[in-house]
Amino acid sequence: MNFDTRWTALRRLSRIHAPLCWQRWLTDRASLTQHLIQASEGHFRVEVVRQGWARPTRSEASALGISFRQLALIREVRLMGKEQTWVYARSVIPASTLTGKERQLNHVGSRSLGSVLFRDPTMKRGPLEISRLSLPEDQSVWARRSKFYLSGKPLLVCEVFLPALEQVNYRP
Ligand SMILES: C=C(O[C@@H]1C=C(C(=O)O)C=C[C@H]1O)C(=O)O
Repeated sequence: MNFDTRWTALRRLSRIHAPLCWQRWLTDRASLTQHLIQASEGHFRVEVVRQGWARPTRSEASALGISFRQLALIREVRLMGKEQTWVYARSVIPASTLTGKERQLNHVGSRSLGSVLFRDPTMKRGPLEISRLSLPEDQSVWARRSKFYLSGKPLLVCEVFLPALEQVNYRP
């Protein structure tokens, strides 16, 4: 999945004409994990695709204010509802964020990153950006990203909403 795409600030959502069925998913600022747990009636799990040190994309590095030459902790997961992949998520955590109590972010494992972020009293969330990612066979999907700050230190979370989620009778 190509995450080096053009992102549009949410305030310009009208310019990207996201279909109504996706707008609530794209714009809700509460924990996506909590919504997926409800939508799946508890049949929710996180499948870690990869987690390790790698270079962020130029767009991610720019969003985080770090050099794209600097390694960051990259975590990619599938968020599974009723054994279907509903969301593909990619989080980029700079080494400078993984200090102090934030070192725990490297040990989330198959728990949801959101369960750590939304429990932290220092957590702040930055503005949402929206994009349309191209997939093979002319498919495309809607995605969003935003920065989270724990103890003032940033990480970038990108969430791609996959077609199977559209069939689910639940909206945030
Ligand atoms: C930020 C959240 O955490 C979710 C869980 C993720 C993970 O476990 O890697 C990544 C992105 C999110 O969709 C959330 O629940 O809102």
